[in-house]
Amino acid sequence: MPPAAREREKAQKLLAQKSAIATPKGGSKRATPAQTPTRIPATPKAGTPIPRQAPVIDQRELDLSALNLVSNEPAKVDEVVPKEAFAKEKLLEEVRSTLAVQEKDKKALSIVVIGHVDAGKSTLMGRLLYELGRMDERTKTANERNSSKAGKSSFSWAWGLDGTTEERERGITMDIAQQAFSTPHRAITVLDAPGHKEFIPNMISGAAQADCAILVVDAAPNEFEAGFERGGQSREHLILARSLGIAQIIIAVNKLDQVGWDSARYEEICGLLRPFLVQSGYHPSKTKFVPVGAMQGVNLAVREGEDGKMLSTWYSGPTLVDLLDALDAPTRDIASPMRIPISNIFKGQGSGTYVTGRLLSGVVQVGERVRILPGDETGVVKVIEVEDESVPWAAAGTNLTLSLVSVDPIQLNIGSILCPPTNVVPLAVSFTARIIIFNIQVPIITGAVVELFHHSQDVPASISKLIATLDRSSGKVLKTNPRVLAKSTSAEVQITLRPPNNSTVARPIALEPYAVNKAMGRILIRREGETIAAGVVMTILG
Ligand SMILES: Nc1nc2c(ncn2[C@@H]2O[C@H](COP(=O)(O)OP(=O)(O)OP(=O)(O)O)[C@@H](O)[C@H]2O)c(=O)[nH]1
Repeated sequence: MPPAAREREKAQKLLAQKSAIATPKGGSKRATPAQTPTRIPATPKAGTPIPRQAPVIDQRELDLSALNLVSNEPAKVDEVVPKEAFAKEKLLEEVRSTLAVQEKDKKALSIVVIGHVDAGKSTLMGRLLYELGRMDERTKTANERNSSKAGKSSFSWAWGLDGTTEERERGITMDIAQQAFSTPHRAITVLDAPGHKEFIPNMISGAAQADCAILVVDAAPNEFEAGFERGGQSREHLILARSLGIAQIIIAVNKLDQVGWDSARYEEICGLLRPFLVQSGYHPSKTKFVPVGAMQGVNLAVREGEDGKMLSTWYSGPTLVDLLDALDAPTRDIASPMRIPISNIFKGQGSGTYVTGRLLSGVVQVGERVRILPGDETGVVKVIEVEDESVPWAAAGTNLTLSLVSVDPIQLNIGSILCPPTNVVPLAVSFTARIIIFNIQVPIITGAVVELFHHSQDVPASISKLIATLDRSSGKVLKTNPRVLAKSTSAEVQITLRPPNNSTVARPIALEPYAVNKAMGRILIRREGETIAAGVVMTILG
């Protein structure tokens, strides 16, 4: 019998022994807006003792608030070389004052566009780029001409985002495409995620780099339902995005032209999604719905033309751009040490190797030496590019491209973490985590074979120990050493990395406890192509 089938059989047997499972009491706690964002003290000047304080947990993050993460453990702040600390302090002053001016005018944020395959995500983004003046007439005409030549004229807007030959031939997004545009009060980086189930790891990588999400759903008969049923990507993407910390979401109900701009269909879709969104941890005040027609550009920036008129007979609310313009900007954690998970690597035209990623915390500047983890290698930042412009420094929350020199490119891998050599991220092959188990059909038992996702990295792992089941409301231990974890349980577990196929030794990955750095402490667990749990890192065991 194959190991997965054996594991499934064993789990089901154990589950049948009902006494082994402590069922959590009470429903999950709903999100409440946080008043106090986590703040780790700024790096002080040399000689000043570093104040230590317990991290404050952002209760907006409902998915994880159910894990009851408030901890009295002090945040770990590594010692820094005094000279460097001084330079950093000066830089931080400059960063703060520059950001204060920039953000007065336009606040910056990143959005990931998610949803079931063919919902119209790339079309929506391509058309939006055009409406907002970020795609010129020449590019538009070229995309129309070339997509028509290839017999794919309905994808002409999507070609603005789907740039590779394979993506264009197959008519699907495979990797994350990044673009930028501005609304009157927001400077937005947009990450177009693939909708196909096969490319979920890329979708996870995109969502881990974003502050907010747009879920695009297809209003055509049966199409919305296909994305929303069990195994549908609208459903899975919503859960994944929330588990990765995304709390604000816009639901773009697309292709309403296919149903003659029927208000009843729009209301039906909103009505089906609302309870699921709440159940998945999205606060209703952070969830907005908007009817759109991506292909015709209806209700993106304006509501004009015949289709616009039909929509206006029953809808007078905001356009998509109005909603984007009102999104809350994230808090930038610039005072914590620099952390950049690498999401892509390429050879550019200039010298050096180019890496892309999101600066999760801290500040990075040109000329700075960075450590690449795992491994012993360092490199020097030669160029920082943000939205195709070269900048001297970038602050937390920025999606950037770095050119690294003085580094052997072989040492750079997707999923590696860049950090300061003086403040490195711990490496782990084993750690404890608090997790929430999704609506799984096969329960989890000790030794369960899984895939662990951390930013752009996925590695083989196992749930090596079931430490305790937890009450989802209070976080209190319900049962220690449970024999099985059933669906919707909250639990503390030990996760141990397994050796990859071609090796006998597990390779460590760089991650941090959630209490030290939230963005570095989130994990997702998948099994046989299904996401089975999400959680946060508690303790690195080694
Ligand atoms: N009728 C109609 N068709 C649309 C609309 N928006 C998109 N489409 C069509 O839907 C198909 C899929 O569009 P894409 O933009 O590639 O969908 P996607 O969600 O990006 O696809 P993946 O990234 O591969 O999941 C294309 O044929 C589009 O022309 C719309 O508003 N109305």
